[in-house]
Amino acid sequence: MRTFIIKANKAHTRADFSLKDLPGTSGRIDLLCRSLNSAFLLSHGFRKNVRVWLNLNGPPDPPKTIRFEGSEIKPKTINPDEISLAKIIIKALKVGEGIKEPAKEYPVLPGVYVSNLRFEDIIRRTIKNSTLYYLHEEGKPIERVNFKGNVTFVLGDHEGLAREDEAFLEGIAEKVSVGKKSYLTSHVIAYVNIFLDNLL
Ligand SMILES: C[S@@+](CC[C@H](N)C(=O)[O-])C[C@H]1O[C@@H](n2cnc3c(N)ncnc32)[C@H](O)[C@@H]1O
Repeated sequence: MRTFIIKANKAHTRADFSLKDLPGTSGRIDLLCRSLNSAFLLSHGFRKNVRVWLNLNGPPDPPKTIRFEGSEIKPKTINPDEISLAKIIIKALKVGEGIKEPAKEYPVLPGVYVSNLRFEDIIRRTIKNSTLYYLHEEGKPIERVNFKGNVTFVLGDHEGLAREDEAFLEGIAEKVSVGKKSYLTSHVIAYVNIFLDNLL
């Protein structure tokens, strides 16, 4: 199982943005849509062994967390285009309005769940049965990592992770790099997927 956790610092937590201008009005939900595309889609195929956690921390009601479970998602739910993916996020945010129990996940669509889980909650749940890696420019080169079993990768958005998130990951996640340059979150996910495919 491959898991990607994306911490989005500014992504809106209510569906109050315009589909006509996602980058300018949503706190960069466009970046999350492209990340879903890279995490799940193959040419004429879908990666069922992938899970994605989107952790949204923008206004007005943070946090909201959306989990995408590849093994449960119905065919044609995840389409390549950003607008169609943004519509799923909007649906999740609508289901997520007024959640009272922070630890409970609410179904949105088959394989898609919304909750008020915090970044730290997602990490704590994940490390019970997966090795955790933090993708960062200054990490260990990915070619030198010995991947085994379930693997999880934490990524930041356009701003990267905050200092306190990095402090939280210290000691529980190994820093891994795909290169010295700073790449787009979605490109890093695509690279990691292809890299892991080639290890098999
Ligand atoms: C656009 S980058 C963030 C850049 C941001 N200015 C920063 O200082 O962190 C988005 C995310 O992609 C991942 N990333 C970008 N370049 C990477 C690299 N060369 N190796 C590993 N991860 C990378 C990191 O998780 C990063 O938080």
